[in-house]
Amino acid sequence: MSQSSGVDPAKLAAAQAAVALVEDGMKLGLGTGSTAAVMVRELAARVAAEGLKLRCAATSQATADLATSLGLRIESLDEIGWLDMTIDGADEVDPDLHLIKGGGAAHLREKVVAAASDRMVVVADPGKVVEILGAFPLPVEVLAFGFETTRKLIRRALDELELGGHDVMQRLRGSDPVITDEGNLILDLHLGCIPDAPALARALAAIPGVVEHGLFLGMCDLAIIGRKDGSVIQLARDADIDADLLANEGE
Ligand SMILES: O=C(CO)[C@H](O)[C@H](O)COP(=O)(O)O
Repeated sequence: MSQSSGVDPAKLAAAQAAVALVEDGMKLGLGTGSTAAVMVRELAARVAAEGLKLRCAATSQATADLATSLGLRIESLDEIGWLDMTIDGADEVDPDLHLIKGGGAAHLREKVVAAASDRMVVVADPGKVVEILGAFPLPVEVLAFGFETTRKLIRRALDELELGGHDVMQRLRGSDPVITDEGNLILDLHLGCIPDAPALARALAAIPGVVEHGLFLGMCDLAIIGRKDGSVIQLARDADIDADLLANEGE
């Protein structure tokens, strides 16, 4: 049975539109986060109702646990090999469908899974649509080994890109460090605005202690933006973004 009461209607609308793209026999990547969780529930409801035969890989342990609890069988990415489509959430989506991801500390596995997919579909609400990336702190997964050295190297890279002076904060849950599914730590880069995302992505990727950053550039093929009234807007790469969406429709 489909979810309804208590579920954010914008997330539900986006999730339902994304799940409508799923076809019998598909190999799917399942994203992480609250919107992706709504999608997983919708997917499980469709599988139960229609008996779809799917093969699914999860982008986090949390998603694997949720999917399994709903009766979906999760396999490893390597068992499946290549995916037809990954459906995931995002923290920010810009007009070129470049993304910031990693608010749930899962962007490493999310990027590996999206990169192994023919198509990446993002499900989000209008609050995620931005003109320029960076208001959401950029998550960077780093090794615990040499953590402070890596933080210094990140600060140096930011200085070189004229993004210096911003907070580079370790993500904590309470007073404990957040540890990712891969056993690493997270630094959140509070940049406010990222004028040149490809340059920042290159600079971060060149730092040895950086495992993966949350900039997803040129990976998303379709963003499905749900609205509170249950309607959706589908944004394909290179399509214009509605000015109303950028104003977040007062949401
Ligand atoms: O990147 C992610 C997890 O690492 C999530 O997809 C992102 O944080 C969006 O989550 P939500 O749908 O809860 O806002």
